[in-house]
Amino acid sequence: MPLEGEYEPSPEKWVRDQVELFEGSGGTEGTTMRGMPVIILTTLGARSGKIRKTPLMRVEHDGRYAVVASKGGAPSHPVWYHNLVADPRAELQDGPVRQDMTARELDGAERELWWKRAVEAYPDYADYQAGTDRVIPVFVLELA
Ligand SMILES: C[C@H](OP(=O)(O)OC[C@@H](O)[C@@H](O)[C@@H](O)Cn1c2nc(=O)[nH]c(=O)c-2cc2ccc(O)cc21)C(=O)N[C@@H](CCC(=O)N[C@@H](CCC(=O)O)C(=O)O)C(=O)O
Repeated sequence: MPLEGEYEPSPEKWVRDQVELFEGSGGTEGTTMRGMPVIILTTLGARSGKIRKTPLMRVEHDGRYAVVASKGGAPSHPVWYHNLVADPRAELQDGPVRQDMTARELDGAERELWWKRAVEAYPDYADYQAGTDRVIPVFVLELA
């Protein structure tokens, strides 16, 4: 069941522009960053209840996805992390395909497995983690 609410674009122009290009092209443009694949994660704002859309690096394995709350290695989690913690329902758009998903934050061995897959997909994640004491959260997204 798709999430319902009023869409509130990101305050970051480069982010909302990528969402606009990605969705406006039906998932055929704006689907990469520096040549590496990107997905769009839709969450519900934990306070506003608004629809939030967040481009993230694509981490996929056997039809399952992970999303990494790296925020470039910043000392604090991205705000969308708190949205997923408050309400794990999400939508994931990978190219033209949009799926309703449920997010589950990982820890222990399962997180290590998906962290390895994430770094394979986007090596900069390793540098982000090396640069912060914050443990960068990883969620697996499973079909709702
Ligand atoms: C700027 C801020 O964004 P954020 O949710 O902190 O997310 C920061 C970034 O992670 C986000 O911009 C990502 O899209 C950046 N980003 C990646 N960010 C990552 O963390 N990981 C990635 O792999 C990643 C890849 C990526 C690829 C392309 C691209 O264009 C951007 C990419 C934001 O949108 N703030 C809003 C609020 C958003 C929000 O959800 N508010 C909640 C409140 C939640 C609360 O306060 O508890 C609500 O509406 O209720 C605002 O200030 O108005």
